[in-house]
Amino acid sequence: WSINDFEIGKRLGQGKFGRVYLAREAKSQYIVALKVIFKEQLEKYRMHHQLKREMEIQRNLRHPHVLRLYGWFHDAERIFLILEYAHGGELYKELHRIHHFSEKQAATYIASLSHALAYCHEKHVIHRDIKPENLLLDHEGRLKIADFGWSVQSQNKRHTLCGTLDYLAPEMVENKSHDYAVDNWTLGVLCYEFLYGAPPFEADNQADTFRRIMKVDLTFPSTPHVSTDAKVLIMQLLVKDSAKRLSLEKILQHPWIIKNAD
Ligand SMILES: CC(C)CCNC(=O)Cn1cc(-c2ccc3c(-c4nc5ccccc5[nH]4)n[nH]c3c2)cn1
Repeated sequence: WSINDFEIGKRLGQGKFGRVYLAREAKSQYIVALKVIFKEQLEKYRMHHQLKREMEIQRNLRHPHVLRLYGWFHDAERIFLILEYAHGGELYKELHRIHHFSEKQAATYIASLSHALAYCHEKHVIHRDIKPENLLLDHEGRLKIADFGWSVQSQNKRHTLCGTLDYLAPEMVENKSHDYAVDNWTLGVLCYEFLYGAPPFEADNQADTFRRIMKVDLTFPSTPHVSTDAKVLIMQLLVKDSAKRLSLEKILQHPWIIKNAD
């Protein structure tokens, strides 16, 4: 491939290493997201080897809820990643538009994430940074994890996007060694945010968020649209001891998921 094989459309996002554009492969007319990474930026941040490793990992991930990396090419100063285009855009924008998801919608997204994470863990991949900014929707509203490990920030930047602690598990915030169970904690944070419209440990500043995470200072606003089963699942995921968090398999068998997920 070369850049001449593609017609470039609107910009979809941008970040430290480059930008993402809507693009169409000229012969097949196939629509993709084309990510442009500047080599000098990579050198500057010594990210060349990490990018290569990420690309090998990503290329081998094939799952309906993990955004595809179809391939890549480069020229003198840039590396181009040919990524799956998610027609529905950012899940996060949809969440903000309607303030919170229904229990059916939230349970469907949590089930999709659990399936995708179980697949990634089976492939020994944990660093799926699953905060809302990294979640996209396809043309049918199905969830796709796009691991922006490259701090590619979408144009509608979230006020807490850079460096938000909201999604980090206690062991990560304490910078301890962490394992697969961090993703289970994050699922609890996301489930809460899908249902209430804001993450559970949100605070005015990072220090307070840090304190609330470490204390697992969890409160549920009284609202009729969230069932007790949903709160039980969230409480079984937001557990400080990572060994005691509900496993991905158990999430998929949870009464709230069985009842509500499509
Ligand atoms: C190999 C390694 C570096 C990991 C490869 N993964 C990435 O580069 C992660 N990444 C995915 C993207 C990305 C960003 C946006 C989109 C979109 C998309 N569709 C949209 C529809 C409406 C509004 C915005 C949209 N963005 N589709 N696919 C995307 C893919 C940016 N970085």
